[in-house]
Amino acid sequence: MKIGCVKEIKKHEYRVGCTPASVAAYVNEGHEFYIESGAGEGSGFSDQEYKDAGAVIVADPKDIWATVDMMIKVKEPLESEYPLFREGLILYTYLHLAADKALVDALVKYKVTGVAYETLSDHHELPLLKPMSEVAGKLAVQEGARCLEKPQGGSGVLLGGVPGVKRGKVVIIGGGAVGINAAKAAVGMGADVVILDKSINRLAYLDDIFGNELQTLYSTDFEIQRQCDEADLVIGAVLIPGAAAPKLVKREYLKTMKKGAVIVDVAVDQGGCIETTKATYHDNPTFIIDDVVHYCVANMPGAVPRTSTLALTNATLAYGLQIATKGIENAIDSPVLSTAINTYKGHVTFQAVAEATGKEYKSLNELK
Ligand SMILES: NC(=O)C1=CN([C@@H]2O[C@H](COP(=O)(O)OP(=O)(O)OC[C@H]3O[C@@H](n4cnc5c(N)ncnc54)[C@H](O)[C@@H]3O)[C@@H](O)[C@H]2O)C=CC1
Ligand SMILES: CC(=O)C(=O)O
Ligand SMILES: [Mg+2]
Repeated sequence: MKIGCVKEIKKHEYRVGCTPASVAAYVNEGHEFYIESGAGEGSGFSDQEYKDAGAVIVADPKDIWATVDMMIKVKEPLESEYPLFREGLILYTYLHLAADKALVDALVKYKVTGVAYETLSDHHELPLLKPMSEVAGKLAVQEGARCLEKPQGGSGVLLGGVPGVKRGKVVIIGGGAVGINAAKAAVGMGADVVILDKSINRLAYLDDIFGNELQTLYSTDFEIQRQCDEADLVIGAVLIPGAAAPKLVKREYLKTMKKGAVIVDVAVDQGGCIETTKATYHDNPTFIIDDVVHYCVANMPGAVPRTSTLALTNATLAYGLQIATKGIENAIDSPVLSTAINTYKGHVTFQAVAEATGKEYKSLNELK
């Protein structure tokens, strides 16, 4: 198979879809690999390293889009890339389609096979979302702590406190991969930490892991509002795979929150779980509503690209090799790989995406 990787063009996105080690793995299995010159620079990989691994270095990304059977990326394509789509192209990347109707339309129009990292499900886990959720969970506390600083518009609370002065309170909504990593970072800083989830099994697991260092609470509207009232930092970390995030923090809750409190809505890529969320970028990551600082960057791991690219590609390589080796017709028969296919032959093939975007759903079986 011909496989390609282009430089990410989203603002301040420095990750890359493949490392030299992943290129070498594809080439060793007999595939051809094309990579855009400079694609790995932001993550610390030079063209020479890719060349040594067996890639062909290509100056113009358009030539790669026009040539390859499978394109491997990190973030969703942007509008300027839509005209480069072709019928039958396999696009292996984060897509987050529930929040991006224009991209759904383009993938359907050009009959691109959209293989979304974030919905690939293996043994009840989301192995291609997890590594970036681990990064984003830790970053959520790091960025949230910074937003609490007075010059950033925050209340001026230090999360860990000091002897004789109360610690800050961190409220994490959703105790999955983002939530547990946010909890590790917040507990590590010495904050007072509460985590809410709908899954009682998950709450039990978190309680076993953290013991008395973490307060677990069952997630209800009532409890979320009460916890937000007391919070210095709220972290939105819920997910219903493929679907638009439920709006759990209502606009009116902000009125009774502390002045200068901070909300980091990590779930922004699925539309956000805070009613007042709108996506921001690393160069201007925050805005303030009702004296509450909002941080809503949809590509948080892009800020730490060296760590993130390595963690992401560690996870994507094995499934990417399976797609390349089986071919897409066989991949759709795989119970695991099929969970990632959001669009195929001009149709939306993931139910929650169809529901969120008002599109007709067709099962992969109907399209064989
Ligand atoms: N902004 C960014 O840069 C990044 C965003 N993300 C996003 O973060 C979100 C969370 O991802 P993960 O932690 O990997 O998902 P996950 O599936 O591991 O965890 C989600 C948790 O939310 C819980 N949940 C669902 N409904 C809930 C409710 N009403 N109240 C409380 N908890 C509820 C689930 O039980 C689950 O434990 C996703 O939208 C993901 O795409 C992930 C990485 C980077
Ligand atoms: C998961 C995601 O959206 C990201 O890593 O940017
Ligand atoms: Mg207020």
